[in-house]
Amino acid sequence: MLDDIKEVLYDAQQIQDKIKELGDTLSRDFEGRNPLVICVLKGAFIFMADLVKNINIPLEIDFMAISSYGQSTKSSGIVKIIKDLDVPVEGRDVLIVEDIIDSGLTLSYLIDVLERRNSKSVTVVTLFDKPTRRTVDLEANYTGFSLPDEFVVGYGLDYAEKYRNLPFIGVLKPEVYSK
Ligand SMILES: O=P(O)(O)OC[C@H]1O[C@H](OP(=O)(O)OP(=O)(O)O)[C@H](O)[C@@H]1O
Ligand code: HPA
Ligand SMILES: [Mg+2]
Repeated sequence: MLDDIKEVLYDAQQIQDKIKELGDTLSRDFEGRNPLVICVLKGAFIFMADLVKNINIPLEIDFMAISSYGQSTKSSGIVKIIKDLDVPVEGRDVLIVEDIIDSGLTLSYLIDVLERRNSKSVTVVTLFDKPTRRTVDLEANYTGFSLPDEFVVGYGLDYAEKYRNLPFIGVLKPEVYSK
């Protein structure tokens, strides 16, 4: 598995340090609001677990599974809800937890869904961002790291469902997905 990685961009310790910073900021900004923290499955599962351990105010969690990439390194453009939330978002301060924003299609779809369900506010925290890849104009409220325009894997992110368990974020060798 490690042989398929061209370069490590951020190692496990650098990621944990950043998540501690994000957790401190979110703890301050959501004080007294009992946010509903939504993990966008599957990619955000590791970030979600590490992030909520670093937020020290009352909150609730829920999960939504959304997919647009399938077995490809390019978004299909068709965003599908595979699993919906268990609780209503009406009147809630919602915090969406994403692993990465690339084209922005997944997030713009999700924000639209949550706003139509009359959430009180929708805030986005993403660990990784590829700002140069946007096809829809949108920014996260909180971002961990900006990445170059390369397909990355690890720390929850996959290529064809593999590599999610790598503890770092790295660039996949192009020959892995072009063969
Ligand atoms: O900004 P975008 O171009 O929409 O890309 C970002 C989304 O793509 C990935 O999910 P994917 O559809 O691969 O599902 P997964 O989380 O199950 O891997 C990633 O986890 C984000 O949710
Ligand atoms: O670079 C990426 N890697 C894995 N999944 C992704 N989904 C959007 N961009 C990426
Ligand atoms: Mg994926």
